[in-house]
Amino acid sequence: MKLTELINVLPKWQFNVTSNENPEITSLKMDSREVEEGSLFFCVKGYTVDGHDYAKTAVEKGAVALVAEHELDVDIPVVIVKDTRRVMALLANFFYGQPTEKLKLIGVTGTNGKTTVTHLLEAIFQEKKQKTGVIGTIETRIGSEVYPVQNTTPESLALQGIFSKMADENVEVAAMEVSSHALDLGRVHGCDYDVAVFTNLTQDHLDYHHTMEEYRYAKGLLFSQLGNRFEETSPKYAVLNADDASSELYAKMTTAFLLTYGIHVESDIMARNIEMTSSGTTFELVTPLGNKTMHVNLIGEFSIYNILAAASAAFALNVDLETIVAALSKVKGVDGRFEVVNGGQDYTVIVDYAHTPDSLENVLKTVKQFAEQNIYVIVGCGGDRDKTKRPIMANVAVSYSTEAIFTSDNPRSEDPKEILNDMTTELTEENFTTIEDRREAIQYAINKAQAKDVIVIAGKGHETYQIIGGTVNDFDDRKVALESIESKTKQA
Ligand SMILES: CC(=O)N[C@H]1[C@@H](OP(=O)(O)OP(=O)(O)OC[C@H]2O[C@@H](n3ccc(=O)[nH]c3=O)[C@H](O)[C@@H]2O)O[C@H](CO)[C@@H](O)[C@@H]1O[C@H](C)C(=O)N[C@@H](C)C(=O)N[C@H](CCC(=O)O)C(=O)O
Ligand SMILES: Nc1ncnc2c1ncn2[C@@H]1O[C@H](COP(=O)(O)OP(=O)(O)OP(=O)(O)O)[C@@H](O)[C@H]1O
Ligand SMILES: N[C@H](CCC[C@H](N)C(=O)O)C(=O)O
Ligand SMILES: [Mg+2]
Repeated sequence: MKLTELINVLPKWQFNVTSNENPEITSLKMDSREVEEGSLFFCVKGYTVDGHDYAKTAVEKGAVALVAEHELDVDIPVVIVKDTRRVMALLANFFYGQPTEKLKLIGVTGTNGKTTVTHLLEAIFQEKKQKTGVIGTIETRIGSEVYPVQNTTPESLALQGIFSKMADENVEVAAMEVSSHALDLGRVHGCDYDVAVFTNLTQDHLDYHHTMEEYRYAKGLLFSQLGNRFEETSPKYAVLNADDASSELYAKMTTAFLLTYGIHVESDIMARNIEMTSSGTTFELVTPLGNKTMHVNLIGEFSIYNILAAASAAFALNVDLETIVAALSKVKGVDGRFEVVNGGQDYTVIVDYAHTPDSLENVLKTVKQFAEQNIYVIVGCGGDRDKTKRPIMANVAVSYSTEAIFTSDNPRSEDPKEILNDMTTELTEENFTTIEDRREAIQYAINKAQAKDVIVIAGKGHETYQIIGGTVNDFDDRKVALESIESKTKQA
């Protein structure tokens, strides 16, 4: 594609080009290390470095044009714009042939439950024998092919590349997690969503968004970008959790049709007569088109919200109730979410991805509901992330457990001792132990556990690494737990 063909997608007054040359653009890049002959390189001002400083390197590596926020001393055309990230997302969408218009796209946002809901949606559409795509925290999936991810919601260039691959491979429905960072940084500009789902909003990421108001607003951008409900061929739907107060704002921020779900507040789609055991939940799924009693293998009220969110999004896309119920009834669970580690022991070990105060509380509440003996929770807080959630998470941990074992999550660039200090200094309860080394913390709890006790290892779920300083070490809570269980059994 020629440079002019690409940039003429933008209104004329939104850019200036420093030369009349019109090179052929064969790829779009935002990282100089990935630039190749024929690339258009986007100079992005980051949080760590300024991409404009890599313009010369990009040229040396074969870039034929640049998009930048100011003039640069180079011999190739520079397209000068106000906001490189925003322009990058719009141009990526055009360069890749507007791929999201070729498939049904469901965006899921909210503090907790995004990964779970996208995986439930995948199960529903696979039950319908449709080819699916999933983009999120654990990985990207196109049909049965799996691709690694760096961010929950990739940067626009990567994202539109994935959608283009999905469209080429005839994916009919894609479900993606849309993080508040992605919305704020314009990673999803240009995506044509058919359905936007809101799970819930509780405290997280205040390091980035500073206040809950800003965080709430960022999530709302998904609903305002959803498009118009009067588009007759493909109406748009905002699926909102009626039990979460933030839904009121999102209802105002969209012109799409609203579909609400909930357990407590009267809503379009509801779960009634919920009966939970330690292994599953039975309830009546109430919809405007009829009701159906269903059983799922998931437990905890939070899981029922995730089921309702997925069922509602599928319902909006005209999936019949039988298919929704059949698919959701078969789901065993999602990798690293309330995952039971079974080494034949007589106590229960659960690995869960709870890394926010609300998710930790939900999981521990659910465990407490069924626990017959002691509850041990092993938890830490990520470094270079919201510091204000640390004491709150620690407080939740001691409140719902017999003993909390505070340890390291991914300390990243922070001193693990300081993180533990932030978690524990204000604690008034004394039922906790601090063991910085995560493996030792897990071993400690497993060695202590007696018959019928429950151990919850929270925060890292599916993660197979631990980031300490700049080093990424192999670490998988499930493997470490299993090793400790087996070694305890051998010693007995
Ligand atoms: C705060 C944030 O979102 N940071 C993202 C951002 O990093 P950054 O601003 O530090 O980038 P930078 O290193 O300063 O680089 C600036 C520019 O220079 C370029 N560069 C850099 C070096 C070089 O040699 N050459 C070069 O061209 C970079 O490619 C980039 O274009 O741009 C990077 C490249 O796309 C992202 O990977 C990175 O995500 C980091 C890893 C991150 O941790 N993000 C988190 C906060 C995040 O986005 N989380 C949400 C999910 C959270 C949730 O829901 O719980 C997510 O969607 O993942
Ligand atoms: N609907 C929910 N409400 C509250 N907590 C939940 C909900 N669903 C899941 N959780 C808890 O949050 C954890 C993370 O769930 P999940 O991975 O689905 O969320 P996420 O929104 O994708 O998280 P992330 O922001 O890290 O991508 C789970 O392990 C569980 O502890
Ligand atoms: N998407 C979240 C994941 C946090 C997972 C936790 N294990 C941590 O490292 O803090 C984040 O990047 O904030
Ligand atoms: Mg996720």
